[in-house]
Amino acid sequence: MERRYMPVVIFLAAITVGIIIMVVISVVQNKPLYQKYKYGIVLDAGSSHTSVFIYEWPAEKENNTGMVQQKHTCNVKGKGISSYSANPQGAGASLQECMNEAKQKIPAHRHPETPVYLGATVLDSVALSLKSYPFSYQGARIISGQEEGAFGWITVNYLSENLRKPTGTLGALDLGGASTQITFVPQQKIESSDNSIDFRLYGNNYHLYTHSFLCYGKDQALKLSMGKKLESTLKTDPIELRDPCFHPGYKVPRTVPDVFNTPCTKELKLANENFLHVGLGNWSQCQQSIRKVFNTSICSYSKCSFNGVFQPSVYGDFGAFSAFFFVMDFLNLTSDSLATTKEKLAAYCSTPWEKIVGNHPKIDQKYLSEYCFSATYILTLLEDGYKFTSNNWKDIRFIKKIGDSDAGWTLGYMLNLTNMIPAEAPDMPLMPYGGYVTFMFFFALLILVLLLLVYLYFHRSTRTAQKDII
Ligand SMILES: Nc1ncnc2c1ncn2[C@@H]1O[C@H](COP(=O)(O)OP(=O)(O)O)[C@@H](O)[C@H]1O
Ligand SMILES: [Ca+2]
Repeated sequence: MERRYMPVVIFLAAITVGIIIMVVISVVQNKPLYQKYKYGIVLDAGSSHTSVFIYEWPAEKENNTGMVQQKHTCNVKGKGISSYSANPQGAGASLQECMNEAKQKIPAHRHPETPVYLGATVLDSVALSLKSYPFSYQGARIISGQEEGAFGWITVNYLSENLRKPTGTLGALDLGGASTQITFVPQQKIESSDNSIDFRLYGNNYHLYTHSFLCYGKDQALKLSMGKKLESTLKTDPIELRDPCFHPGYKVPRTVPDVFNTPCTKELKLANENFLHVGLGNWSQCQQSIRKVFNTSICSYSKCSFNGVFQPSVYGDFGAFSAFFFVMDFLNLTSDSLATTKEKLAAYCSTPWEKIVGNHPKIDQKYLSEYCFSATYILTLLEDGYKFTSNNWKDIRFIKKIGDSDAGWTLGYMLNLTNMIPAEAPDMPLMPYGGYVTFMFFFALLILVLLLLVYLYFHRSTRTAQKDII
């Protein structure tokens, strides 16, 4: 090749090298920092259990939706710290095993900056105990039923990454032992201010309906229902409480205080305190008896759920979690139509108790004996209480987790307290890192091809010129 073209070639080579260096630097420069993680701990002191949830998230992405995930959960042995009111010291000690697990799961250098939140019922001794761990204890709060409902809604929508969109959110249905919550974005106007809560998240406004029914968790509802039966039968039949919500052949001695030892039922004084709880296994009579704990005759609004509480028509898809899931999943009723659910439940409830025990030898008989009641209660709460119908029954998804994280109020609670859900949408990078690398690679390749074409053009025109001369 002509010496006179050498400068061009050197120039092209220099540009090529320059471009490659530029691409490599910009790719390396924008590589996300290695995944530094941050952690948070939330204790859910429920009415029947206490759970410790450990959450983790990539440090530099904490403001993006969907990034916080549940890393570990630990159920405190026994009935949970709410049951230690008589022995507060025991409550703190009962957390030891789970809190030590948390120390193992979270890298030691992160301990001092890891917040610990305690939600729901609280005992001072628990606060003392939590302060003794190397984490950053952020205090305990009794969260209101409204907050419990709203944080459950935030959790399921954060995990489903719905909070980036102004519409298409999931309603939240939480069933505990003591209380139950319903939270969703309604189509109609919210007529009572107590039931309205507003959020501005990622630049979207959400106007939520929420209500928490204390005493309508499944354990308290059982006491309400048995209390009503006792009032009407024990005066005439002081020995036996014949209960259609329990299996035929089920026969357990109980005492009247067993049923009335709760603020949810008014005291009932009977001469005879002992009675036999006898199962009949009649599903339709069971449903009739459960309907009696819902008062649907009073309503001073355009529409109500029950007990005079305003509720707009349910709308959209719902995630039903906690005991909604435990019960319906155990009975394999999570994906049936309403009609089929009722048929299956009628058959299950009429199954003799010894057959039920034989089929589930490992299940705690306290839980096992109550599934017929609990499932019938769930059906009555959703259909007669919240007014779900056979048409929108399929819109209810019974869920335990979304991804690796449990559906429940604790994640929403932590996200709120750590301000990890910004009111305005954080700036998103033009493209994800992977797309950026691909773009830079093809950009460099294009430049190289262009340079090659220029070189070949010069080379060819040189050859043509030489031929003309010859
Ligand atoms: N594996 C299970 N099977 C059946 N019921 C369960 C299971 N685990 C928990 N539950 C029940 O689910 C409910 C959980 O409620 P919890 O969150 O402790 O109460 P609350 O939310 O009212 O404080 C309780 O009624 C408990 O008995
Ligand atoms: Ca709960």
